[in-house]
Amino acid sequence: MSALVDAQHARAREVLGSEALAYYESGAGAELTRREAEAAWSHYRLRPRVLTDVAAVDLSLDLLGTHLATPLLVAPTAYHRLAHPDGEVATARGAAAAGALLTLSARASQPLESVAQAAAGPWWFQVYATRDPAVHRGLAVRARDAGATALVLTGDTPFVGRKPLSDSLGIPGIEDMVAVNSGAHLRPDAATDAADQWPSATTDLVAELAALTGLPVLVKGVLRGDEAARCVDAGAAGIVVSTHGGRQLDRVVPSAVALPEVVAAVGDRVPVLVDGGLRSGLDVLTALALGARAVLLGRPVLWALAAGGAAGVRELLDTLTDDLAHVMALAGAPTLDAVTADLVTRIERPVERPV
Ligand SMILES: Cc1cc2nc3c(=O)[nH]c(=O)nc-3n(C[C@H](O)[C@H](O)[C@H](O)COP(=O)(O)O)c2cc1C
Ligand SMILES: O=C(O)C(=O)c1ccccc1
Repeated sequence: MSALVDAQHARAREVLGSEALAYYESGAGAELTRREAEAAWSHYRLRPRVLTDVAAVDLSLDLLGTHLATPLLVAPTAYHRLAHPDGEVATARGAAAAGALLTLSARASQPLESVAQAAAGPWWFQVYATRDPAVHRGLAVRARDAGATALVLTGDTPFVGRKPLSDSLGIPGIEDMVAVNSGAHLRPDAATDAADQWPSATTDLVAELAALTGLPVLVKGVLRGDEAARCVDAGAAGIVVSTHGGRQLDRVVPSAVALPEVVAAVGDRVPVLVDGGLRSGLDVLTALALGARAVLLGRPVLWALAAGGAAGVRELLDTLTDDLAHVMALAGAPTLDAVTADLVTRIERPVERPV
């Protein structure tokens, strides 16, 4: 874990209320998937090149028509006003200052148009299928009109996963945040709420959202090659390999294990992105070498936001980008195109307690 991520995490633990902290940290079930995510990246080892000109490392890339200065993206996470009073607006400012793309959650705690105004850089909008299709369609069109350049349809959340460590907590202030974009209301009969998750959604929604908005639609939460191919056949313009931070189905394969299979299945057709447990430049380098075109950061951004608002988010993204450039140079890869699969190998038995 990068020292800055550690420090921001420690600061977040100090400043966040215990309920908000538990909500951010928690995973589904026994939290096996949440706990396994980080270590899974360290089961790979690097195979560096020598005597390669790495004086200038270039981290820029084109992703679905958008030019980006760094392959680090902000993952969609709900309710940023639990972390900081300036909420998603601060996250958007911090991401833009670092040249990083923001993915705004469908469950954002501020109106998407306000966040769009603050977002001086590129941003995407994450969509949940809702029981009343007018809700997700309306959000997708509003996001397109406000400047989002792609939609990310989350495919792993027909129902919200049960999180024993946070489900029973009342989170102070959350009532003010839930309805902001969707018009949803916290009601005892939430199962019938128009803006609640719609468990009957299928891959048909991919083409429908693309036709409605004219935007590329990525599918997030894919952990199998054949499922990625099914999404791409249905019109997906990109795939996000993700376990949802271990918050949906517990005991799913770690993103680090699923990524090579998904890249093998669809990597020549669409960009494959990944998130889950990425905490350092080395983790990101490993993900890129395994075929990810870009990576997303979830909890580290929430910790950075809690620790330091927009400046904290900027510092996180700048520091990890700089970290990535450093380890790319030492691995002999001066561009993202040079970060290829031969740079990593998987080891079956990592030394358990290196001395
Ligand atoms: C508090 C929290 C809220 C989240 N909310 C959303 C969400 O609204 N939509 C979504 O697609 N994913 C959501 N996610 C999942 C993230 O997009 C991402 O997949 C995950 O956090 C990545 O793992 P990491 O936290 O280890 O970086 C959420 C994750 C957390 C921790
Ligand atoms: O907490 C989450 O992980 C998440 O994705 C979510 C789903 C519905 C409402 C709020 C957050």
